[in-house]
Amino acid sequence: MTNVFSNLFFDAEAPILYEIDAHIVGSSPATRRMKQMLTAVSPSDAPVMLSGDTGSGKERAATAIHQASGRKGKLVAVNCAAIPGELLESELFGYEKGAFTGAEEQRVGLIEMADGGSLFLDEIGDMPMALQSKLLRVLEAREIQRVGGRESIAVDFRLITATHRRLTDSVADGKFRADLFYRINVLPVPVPPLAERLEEIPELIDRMLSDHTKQHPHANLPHFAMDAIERLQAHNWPGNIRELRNVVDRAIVMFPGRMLHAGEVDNFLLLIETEGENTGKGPGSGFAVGDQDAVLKMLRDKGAIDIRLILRDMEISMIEGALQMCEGNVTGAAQSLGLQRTTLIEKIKKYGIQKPQ
Ligand SMILES: Nc1ncnc2c1ncn2[C@@H]1O[C@H](COP(=O)(O)OP(=O)(O)OP(=O)(O)O)[C@@H](O)[C@H]1O
Repeated sequence: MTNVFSNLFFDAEAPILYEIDAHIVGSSPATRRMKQMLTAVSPSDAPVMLSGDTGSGKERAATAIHQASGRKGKLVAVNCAAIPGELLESELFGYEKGAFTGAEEQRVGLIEMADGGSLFLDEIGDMPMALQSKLLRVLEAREIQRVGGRESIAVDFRLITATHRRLTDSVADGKFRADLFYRINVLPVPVPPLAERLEEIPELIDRMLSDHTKQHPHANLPHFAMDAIERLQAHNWPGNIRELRNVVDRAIVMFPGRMLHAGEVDNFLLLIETEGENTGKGPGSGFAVGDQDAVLKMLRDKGAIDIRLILRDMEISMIEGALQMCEGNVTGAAQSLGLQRTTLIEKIKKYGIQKPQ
Protein backbone atom coordinates (compact mmCIF):
# COMPACT_ATOMS: atom_id res chain seq x y z
CA MET A 1 0.00 0.00 0.00
CA THR A 2 2.10 2.88 -1.27
CA ASN A 3 1.50 6.09 -3.18
CA VAL A 4 3.69 8.68 -4.86
CA PHE A 5 4.00 10.58 -1.59
CA SER A 6 5.10 7.47 0.31
CA ASN A 7 7.67 6.68 -2.39
CA LEU A 8 9.53 9.80 -1.26
CA PHE A 9 10.30 7.92 1.95
CA PHE A 10 12.80 5.38 0.74
CA ASP A 11 15.60 6.16 3.17
CA ALA A 12 15.83 3.31 5.67
CA GLU A 13 18.00 5.52 7.91
CA ALA A 14 15.61 8.49 8.04
CA PRO A 15 14.96 9.47 11.68
CA ILE A 16 11.73 8.76 13.55
CA LEU A 17 10.36 11.11 16.22
CA TYR A 18 10.22 9.71 19.77
CA GLU A 19 6.45 10.29 20.12
CA ILE A 20 5.79 8.39 16.90
CA ASP A 21 7.99 5.47 17.95
CA ALA A 22 6.41 5.39 21.39
CA HIS A 23 2.88 5.07 20.00
CA ILE A 24 3.42 2.82 17.06
CA VAL A 25 4.86 -0.60 17.65
CA GLY A 26 6.73 -2.36 14.89
CA SER A 27 10.00 -2.30 13.00
CA SER A 28 9.12 -4.00 9.70
CA PRO A 29 10.02 -2.04 6.54
CA ALA A 30 6.30 -1.21 5.99
CA THR A 31 5.91 0.22 9.50
CA ARG A 32 9.27 2.03 9.43
CA ARG A 33 8.22 3.76 6.25
CA MET A 34 4.90 4.77 7.81
CA LYS A 35 6.67 6.06 10.94
CA GLN A 36 9.05 8.13 8.80
CA MET A 37 6.06 9.61 6.97
CA LEU A 38 4.31 10.37 10.27
CA THR A 39 7.52 12.00 11.53
CA ALA A 40 7.69 14.16 8.41
CA VAL A 41 4.05 15.29 8.49
CA SER A 42 3.70 15.88 12.25
CA PRO A 43 5.27 19.37 12.54
CA SER A 44 3.30 20.74 9.57
CA ASP A 45 -0.16 22.33 9.84
CA ALA A 46 -1.31 20.81 6.54
CA PRO A 47 -4.15 18.24 6.55
CA VAL A 48 -3.16 14.57 6.79
CA MET A 49 -5.25 11.76 5.34
CA LEU A 50 -4.68 8.28 6.79
CA SER A 51 -5.92 5.42 4.64
CA GLY A 52 -6.00 1.80 5.62
CA ASP A 53 -8.19 -1.18 6.39
CA THR A 54 -10.34 -1.41 9.46
CA GLY A 55 -8.37 -2.02 12.66
CA SER A 56 -4.99 -1.30 11.05
CA GLY A 57 -4.17 1.50 13.49
CA LYS A 58 -5.33 4.74 11.82
CA GLU A 59 -6.65 6.26 15.06
CA ARG A 60 -3.41 5.35 16.80
CA ALA A 61 -1.47 7.03 13.99
CA ALA A 62 -3.64 10.16 14.41
CA THR A 63 -2.85 10.20 18.14
CA ALA A 64 0.86 9.86 17.38
CA ILE A 65 0.74 12.78 14.91
CA HIS A 66 -1.05 14.97 17.44
CA GLN A 67 1.41 14.11 20.22
CA ALA A 68 4.39 14.73 17.96
CA SER A 69 2.96 17.97 16.55
CA GLY A 70 3.53 19.88 19.78
CA ARG A 71 0.08 21.46 19.47
CA LYS A 72 -1.08 22.50 22.93
CA GLY A 73 -4.83 21.86 22.52
CA LYS A 74 -6.71 18.58 22.59
CA LEU A 75 -7.04 15.84 20.01
CA VAL A 76 -10.78 15.63 19.31
CA ALA A 77 -11.78 12.40 17.54
CA VAL A 78 -15.09 12.06 15.70
CA ASN A 79 -16.26 8.91 13.92
CA CYS A 80 -18.37 10.24 11.05
CA ALA A 81 -19.81 6.76 10.39
CA ALA A 82 -21.01 6.30 13.98
CA ILE A 83 -23.05 9.50 14.29
CA PRO A 84 -26.29 9.80 12.26
CA GLY A 85 -26.04 12.48 9.54
CA GLU A 86 -28.61 14.80 11.11
CA LEU A 87 -26.81 14.78 14.47
CA LEU A 88 -23.31 15.09 13.04
CA GLU A 89 -23.77 18.73 12.08
CA SER A 90 -24.78 19.86 15.57
CA GLU A 91 -22.06 17.67 17.13
CA LEU A 92 -19.39 19.24 14.94
CA PHE A 93 -20.59 22.82 14.88
CA GLY A 94 -22.41 23.09 18.21
CA TYR A 95 -25.65 25.05 18.51
CA GLU A 96 -27.25 28.07 20.10
CA LYS A 97 -30.06 27.83 22.62
CA GLY A 98 -33.38 27.43 20.76
CA ALA A 99 -31.73 26.51 17.42
CA PHE A 100 -34.08 23.52 17.16
CA THR A 101 -36.54 21.62 19.33
CA GLY A 102 -34.60 20.20 22.25
CA ALA A 103 -31.74 22.74 22.04
CA GLU A 104 -32.39 23.97 25.56
CA GLU A 105 -28.90 25.28 26.11
CA GLN A 106 -26.04 26.55 24.03
CA ARG A 107 -23.57 23.81 23.15
CA VAL A 108 -19.98 24.11 21.97
CA GLY A 109 -19.24 21.83 19.01
CA LEU A 110 -16.37 19.41 18.52
CA ILE A 111 -14.61 21.65 15.97
CA GLU A 112 -14.48 24.46 18.53
CA MET A 113 -13.20 22.01 21.14
CA ALA A 114 -10.30 21.16 18.83
CA ASP A 115 -9.21 24.83 18.74
CA GLY A 116 -5.46 24.94 19.34
CA GLY A 117 -5.27 21.16 18.88
CA SER A 118 -6.17 18.58 16.25
CA LEU A 119 -9.48 17.39 14.83
CA PHE A 120 -9.52 13.72 13.80
CA LEU A 121 -12.39 12.92 11.44
CA ASP A 122 -12.52 9.13 11.17
CA GLU A 123 -14.42 7.56 8.24
CA ILE A 124 -14.65 10.95 6.52
CA GLY A 125 -16.01 9.13 3.43
CA ASP A 126 -19.28 8.62 5.34
CA MET A 127 -19.87 12.34 5.86
CA PRO A 128 -23.13 13.49 4.19
CA MET A 129 -22.66 15.75 1.13
CA ALA A 130 -24.32 18.80 2.73
CA LEU A 131 -21.93 18.61 5.64
CA GLN A 132 -18.97 18.14 3.31
CA SER A 133 -19.74 21.59 1.86
CA LYS A 134 -19.87 23.09 5.34
CA LEU A 135 -16.57 21.48 6.29
CA LEU A 136 -14.94 22.84 3.15
CA ARG A 137 -16.06 26.35 4.10
CA VAL A 138 -14.60 25.93 7.59
CA LEU A 139 -11.27 24.79 6.16
CA GLU A 140 -11.15 27.76 3.84
CA ALA A 141 -12.40 30.47 6.19
CA ARG A 142 -10.96 29.00 9.41
CA GLU A 143 -14.12 29.99 11.24
CA ILE A 144 -17.42 28.36 12.17
CA GLN A 145 -20.94 29.36 13.01
CA ARG A 146 -22.88 27.31 15.54
CA VAL A 147 -26.21 25.90 14.32
CA GLY A 148 -28.77 28.69 14.79
CA GLY A 149 -26.01 31.21 15.47
CA ARG A 150 -24.88 34.32 13.55
CA GLU A 151 -21.53 34.97 15.11
CA SER A 152 -18.44 33.70 13.26
CA ILE A 153 -16.00 32.05 15.63
CA ALA A 154 -12.34 31.73 14.61
CA VAL A 155 -10.92 28.21 14.94
CA ASP A 156 -7.35 26.99 14.61
CA PHE A 157 -7.08 23.22 14.39
CA ARG A 158 -4.95 20.68 12.58
CA LEU A 159 -7.11 18.39 10.47
CA ILE A 160 -6.39 14.65 10.38
CA THR A 161 -8.82 12.44 8.45
CA ALA A 162 -9.03 8.68 7.99
CA THR A 163 -10.82 6.39 5.62
CA HIS A 164 -10.92 2.70 4.79
CA ARG A 165 -12.47 3.47 1.38
CA ARG A 166 -10.80 4.58 -1.81
CA LEU A 167 -12.06 8.14 -1.69
CA THR A 168 -11.15 8.65 -5.35
CA ASP A 169 -13.87 6.07 -6.14
CA SER A 170 -16.36 7.96 -3.95
CA VAL A 171 -15.45 11.16 -5.83
CA ALA A 172 -15.97 9.38 -9.18
CA ASP A 173 -19.34 8.06 -7.95
CA GLY A 174 -20.43 11.56 -6.92
CA LYS A 175 -20.54 10.60 -3.22
CA PHE A 176 -17.64 12.74 -2.10
CA ARG A 177 -16.93 16.32 -3.14
CA ALA A 178 -13.82 16.55 -5.32
CA ASP A 179 -12.90 20.01 -3.98
CA LEU A 180 -13.02 18.75 -0.37
CA PHE A 181 -11.01 15.67 -1.34
CA TYR A 182 -8.17 17.82 -2.72
CA ARG A 183 -8.35 20.13 0.30
CA ILE A 184 -7.92 17.29 2.83
CA ASN A 185 -5.64 14.96 0.88
CA VAL A 186 -2.56 17.18 1.15
CA LEU A 187 -0.41 14.70 3.09
CA PRO A 188 -1.67 11.15 2.40
CA VAL A 189 -0.27 8.47 4.70
CA PRO A 190 -1.15 4.81 4.03
CA VAL A 191 -1.37 2.60 7.12
CA PRO A 192 -0.27 -0.91 6.11
CA PRO A 193 -2.48 -3.91 6.92
CA LEU A 194 -1.16 -6.41 9.48
CA ALA A 195 -0.78 -8.97 6.66
CA GLU A 196 2.06 -6.79 5.30
CA ARG A 197 3.89 -6.76 8.64
CA LEU A 198 3.46 -10.24 10.04
CA GLU A 199 7.01 -10.22 11.41
CA GLU A 200 5.84 -7.64 13.96
CA ILE A 201 3.37 -9.97 15.65
CA PRO A 202 5.72 -10.89 18.55
CA GLU A 203 6.50 -7.19 19.16
CA LEU A 204 2.81 -6.32 19.06
CA ILE A 205 1.90 -9.10 21.47
CA ASP A 206 4.68 -8.00 23.88
CA ARG A 207 3.37 -4.44 23.82
CA MET A 208 -0.23 -5.53 24.36
CA LEU A 209 0.80 -7.71 27.31
CA SER A 210 2.95 -5.00 28.84
CA ASP A 211 0.11 -2.44 28.42
CA HIS A 212 -2.12 -4.89 30.29
CA THR A 213 0.45 -5.19 33.09
CA LYS A 214 0.54 -1.40 33.45
CA GLN A 215 -3.19 -1.43 34.21
CA HIS A 216 -3.15 -4.68 36.21
CA PRO A 217 0.29 -4.95 37.86
CA HIS A 218 -0.47 -8.36 39.42
CA ALA A 219 -1.86 -9.96 36.27
CA ASN A 220 -0.64 -13.44 35.51
CA LEU A 221 0.12 -13.19 31.82
CA PRO A 222 -0.19 -15.95 29.20
CA HIS A 223 2.80 -16.96 27.07
CA PHE A 224 2.74 -17.62 23.34
CA ALA A 225 4.86 -20.64 22.32
CA MET A 226 6.82 -20.55 19.07
CA ASP A 227 4.27 -22.76 17.27
CA ALA A 228 1.49 -20.39 18.38
CA ILE A 229 3.38 -17.41 16.95
CA GLU A 230 3.97 -19.28 13.70
CA ARG A 231 0.26 -20.00 13.45
CA LEU A 232 -0.54 -16.33 14.06
CA GLN A 233 1.93 -15.36 11.35
CA ALA A 234 0.22 -17.71 8.87
CA HIS A 235 -3.18 -16.01 9.39
CA ASN A 236 -4.42 -13.33 6.96
CA TRP A 237 -5.83 -10.90 9.60
CA PRO A 238 -8.89 -9.32 7.94
CA GLY A 239 -9.49 -7.42 11.20
CA ASN A 240 -5.84 -6.33 11.43
CA ILE A 241 -4.33 -5.25 14.76
CA ARG A 242 -7.78 -5.06 16.38
CA GLU A 243 -8.23 -8.77 15.62
CA LEU A 244 -4.81 -9.56 17.09
CA ARG A 245 -5.74 -7.57 20.20
CA ASN A 246 -8.89 -9.67 20.45
CA VAL A 247 -6.77 -12.87 20.43
CA VAL A 248 -4.41 -11.46 23.08
CA ASP A 249 -7.30 -10.26 25.27
CA ARG A 250 -8.90 -13.71 25.14
CA ALA A 251 -5.58 -15.35 25.95
CA ILE A 252 -5.19 -13.06 28.98
CA VAL A 253 -8.62 -14.09 30.29
CA MET A 254 -8.53 -17.77 29.45
CA PHE A 255 -4.85 -18.75 29.79
CA PRO A 256 -3.50 -16.73 32.73
CA GLY A 257 0.05 -17.86 33.49
CA ARG A 258 -0.18 -20.61 30.88
CA MET A 259 1.49 -21.38 27.59
CA LEU A 260 -0.61 -21.18 24.40
CA HIS A 261 0.19 -23.50 21.53
CA ALA A 262 -0.94 -23.67 17.91
CA GLY A 263 -4.12 -25.61 18.78
CA GLU A 264 -5.43 -22.92 21.12
CA VAL A 265 -4.57 -20.21 18.60
CA ASP A 266 -6.48 -22.13 15.92
CA ASN A 267 -9.54 -22.22 18.14
CA PHE A 268 -9.33 -18.49 18.85
CA LEU A 269 -8.92 -17.61 15.19
CA LEU A 270 -11.74 -19.89 14.06
CA LEU A 271 -14.03 -18.41 16.64
CA ILE A 272 -13.18 -14.85 15.61
CA GLU A 273 -13.67 -15.67 11.92
CA THR A 274 -17.02 -17.29 12.61
CA GLU A 275 -18.10 -14.27 14.63
CA GLY A 276 -17.26 -11.98 11.71
CA GLU A 277 -19.17 -14.14 9.25
CA ASN A 278 -22.21 -14.57 11.45
CA THR A 279 -22.74 -10.96 12.34
CA GLY A 280 -21.50 -9.39 9.13
CA LYS A 281 -19.89 -6.72 11.32
CA GLY A 282 -16.31 -7.87 10.99
CA PRO A 283 -14.18 -9.93 13.32
CA GLY A 284 -14.62 -9.98 17.04
CA SER A 285 -18.07 -8.45 17.24
CA GLY A 286 -20.24 -11.13 18.84
CA PHE A 287 -21.20 -14.78 18.55
CA ALA A 288 -24.44 -15.93 16.94
CA VAL A 289 -25.85 -18.51 19.31
CA GLY A 290 -27.05 -21.77 17.81
CA ASP A 291 -25.94 -21.05 14.24
CA GLN A 292 -25.70 -24.59 12.88
CA ASP A 293 -24.23 -23.52 9.54
CA ALA A 294 -21.34 -21.88 11.34
CA VAL A 295 -20.75 -24.95 13.47
CA LEU A 296 -20.84 -27.21 10.41
CA LYS A 297 -18.40 -24.96 8.60
CA MET A 298 -16.02 -25.03 11.58
CA LEU A 299 -16.26 -28.81 11.72
CA ARG A 300 -15.69 -29.14 8.00
CA ASP A 301 -12.72 -26.74 8.01
CA LYS A 302 -11.09 -28.09 11.16
CA GLY A 303 -12.22 -31.70 11.40
CA ALA A 304 -12.65 -31.20 15.17
CA ILE A 305 -13.36 -28.33 17.51
CA ASP A 306 -12.93 -27.75 21.24
CA ILE A 307 -16.51 -27.28 22.37
CA ARG A 308 -15.57 -26.41 25.97
CA LEU A 309 -13.32 -23.60 24.81
CA ILE A 310 -16.01 -22.27 22.50
CA LEU A 311 -18.75 -22.45 25.11
CA ARG A 312 -16.52 -20.72 27.63
CA ASP A 313 -15.75 -18.01 25.09
CA MET A 314 -19.44 -17.55 24.31
CA GLU A 315 -20.18 -17.27 28.00
CA ILE A 316 -17.50 -14.58 28.38
CA SER A 317 -18.83 -12.67 25.34
CA MET A 318 -22.37 -12.74 26.71
CA ILE A 319 -21.30 -11.58 30.17
CA GLU A 320 -19.20 -8.78 28.66
CA GLY A 321 -22.11 -7.78 26.42
CA ALA A 322 -24.59 -7.71 29.32
CA LEU A 323 -22.19 -5.68 31.48
CA GLN A 324 -21.66 -3.26 28.62
CA MET A 325 -25.42 -2.92 28.10
CA CYS A 326 -25.97 -2.32 31.83
CA GLU A 327 -22.98 0.07 32.06
CA GLY A 328 -21.20 -2.16 34.54
CA ASN A 329 -24.23 -2.73 36.79
CA VAL A 330 -23.91 -6.35 37.96
CA THR A 331 -27.48 -6.68 39.22
CA GLY A 332 -28.89 -5.50 35.88
CA ALA A 333 -26.49 -7.70 33.90
CA ALA A 334 -27.40 -10.76 36.03
CA GLN A 335 -31.11 -10.12 35.40
CA SER A 336 -30.61 -9.77 31.66
CA LEU A 337 -28.65 -13.05 31.58
CA GLY A 338 -31.13 -14.94 33.78
CA LEU A 339 -28.45 -15.57 36.42
CA GLN A 340 -28.29 -15.05 40.17
CA ARG A 341 -26.22 -11.98 41.01
CA THR A 342 -23.80 -14.11 43.07
CA THR A 343 -23.37 -16.58 40.18
CA LEU A 344 -22.51 -13.72 37.83
CA ILE A 345 -20.00 -12.30 40.33
CA GLU A 346 -18.33 -15.72 40.55
CA LYS A 347 -18.10 -15.96 36.78
CA ILE A 348 -16.72 -12.42 36.47
CA LYS A 349 -14.01 -13.38 38.98
CA LYS A 350 -13.31 -16.74 37.40
CA TYR A 351 -12.79 -15.29 33.91
CA GLY A 352 -11.11 -12.08 35.10
CA ILE A 353 -13.70 -9.99 33.18
CA GLN A 354 -13.24 -6.22 33.43
CA LYS A 355 -16.42 -4.28 34.16
CA PRO A 356 -16.93 -1.17 31.97
CA GLN A 357 -16.32 2.05 34.01
N1 LIG B 1 1.05 -0.21 16.31
C1 LIG B 1 0.20 -0.60 17.25
N2 LIG B 1 0.66 -1.11 18.39
C2 LIG B 1 -0.20 -1.58 19.34
N3 LIG B 1 -1.53 -1.55 19.24
C3 LIG B 1 -2.03 -1.03 18.12
C4 LIG B 1 -1.20 -0.52 17.07
N4 LIG B 1 -1.98 -0.10 16.07
C5 LIG B 1 -3.23 -0.33 16.47
N5 LIG B 1 -3.27 -0.88 17.69
C6 LIG B 1 -4.49 -1.28 18.42
O1 LIG B 1 -5.36 -1.92 17.50
C7 LIG B 1 -6.71 -1.49 17.69
C8 LIG B 1 -7.22 -0.84 16.40
O2 LIG B 1 -6.49 0.35 16.15
P1 LIG B 1 -7.19 1.68 15.63
O3 LIG B 1 -8.49 1.94 16.34
O4 LIG B 1 -6.18 2.77 15.65
O5 LIG B 1 -7.51 1.20 14.12
P2 LIG B 1 -8.32 1.97 13.00
O6 LIG B 1 -7.59 1.72 11.73
O7 LIG B 1 -8.53 3.41 13.40
O8 LIG B 1 -9.69 1.19 13.00
P3 LIG B 1 -11.10 1.62 12.29
O9 LIG B 1 -10.85 1.64 10.82
O10 LIG B 1 -12.03 0.51 12.67
O11 LIG B 1 -11.48 2.95 12.86
C9 LIG B 1 -6.68 -0.55 18.88
O12 LIG B 1 -6.95 -1.31 20.03
C10 LIG B 1 -5.24 -0.04 18.90
O13 LIG B 1 -4.84 0.36 20.19
